[in-house]
Amino acid sequence: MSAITIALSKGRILKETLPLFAAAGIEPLEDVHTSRKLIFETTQPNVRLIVIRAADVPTYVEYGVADLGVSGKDVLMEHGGQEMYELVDLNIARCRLMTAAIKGAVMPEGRLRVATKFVKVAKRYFAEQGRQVDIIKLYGGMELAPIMNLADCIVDIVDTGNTLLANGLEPREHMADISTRLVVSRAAYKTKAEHIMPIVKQLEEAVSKRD
Ligand SMILES: Nc1ncnc2c1ncn2[C@@H]1O[C@H](COP(=O)(O)OP(=O)(O)OP(=O)(O)O)[C@@H](O)[C@H]1O
Ligand SMILES: O=P(O)(O)OC[C@H]1O[C@H](OP(=O)(O)OP(=O)(O)O)[C@H](O)[C@@H]1O
Repeated sequence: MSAITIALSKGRILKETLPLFAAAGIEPLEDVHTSRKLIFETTQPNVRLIVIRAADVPTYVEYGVADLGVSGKDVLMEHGGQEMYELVDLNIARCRLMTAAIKGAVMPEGRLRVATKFVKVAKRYFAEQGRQVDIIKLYGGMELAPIMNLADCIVDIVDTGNTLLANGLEPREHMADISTRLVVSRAAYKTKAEHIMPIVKQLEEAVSKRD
């Protein structure tokens, strides 16, 4: 029986997470990229990995089902988890959360139509500024919304800016710097500290060696 369960985000983050975990002495015993499995034993007999959708990681950690999790700051901000702590900035999948609009477009005086998958973050951001908005929930390809006049602007991840440029949009307001974080469930932090802290330390060392 594994003592520690770590939830990893599939996709973009996973590719950068695995080398970091390998440097910290934790390697899955099977190829995570080709396997259809969701649970992986590792080279540390007391550590197992679960590999799930990025947006689901905070849920597993919050409920204490996973002791540790690897999650984008954007996902954590949107989830708003109470039952977990951020321990380490893994400094991978770095990007920015921004508003963007069609190049040169003037925003309306009244209510702003904002398309995003970051509904809670966007609501909070515009409320803090006292701006009236209608949030339109999308699941991807946010850049299309202003082009099709579904929205006046979007809230989305920007890295190189190529996706915005390719669609005739421009970045406007910088909302947050994003990177991937190691989070721990409150329950595990209390009851499994002696198992967790060595892993946290190994990961911290792997991050500082790589940076
Ligand atoms: N262009 C980017 N450059 C750098 N980091 C990014 C970029 N896009 C997203 N990220 C970061 O990587 C995380 C995961 O992104 P990814 O595209 O793999 O998943 P997703 O599309 O949000 O999730 P899913 O595929 O499960 O719907 C994001 O939450 C964000 O923190
Ligand atoms: O500034 P850039 O370097 O162009 O990166 C930004 C793009 O990356 C992300 O999308 P992703 O590629 O993850 O696709 P998705 O829409 O399926 O999430 C994000 O939603 C932007 O569209």
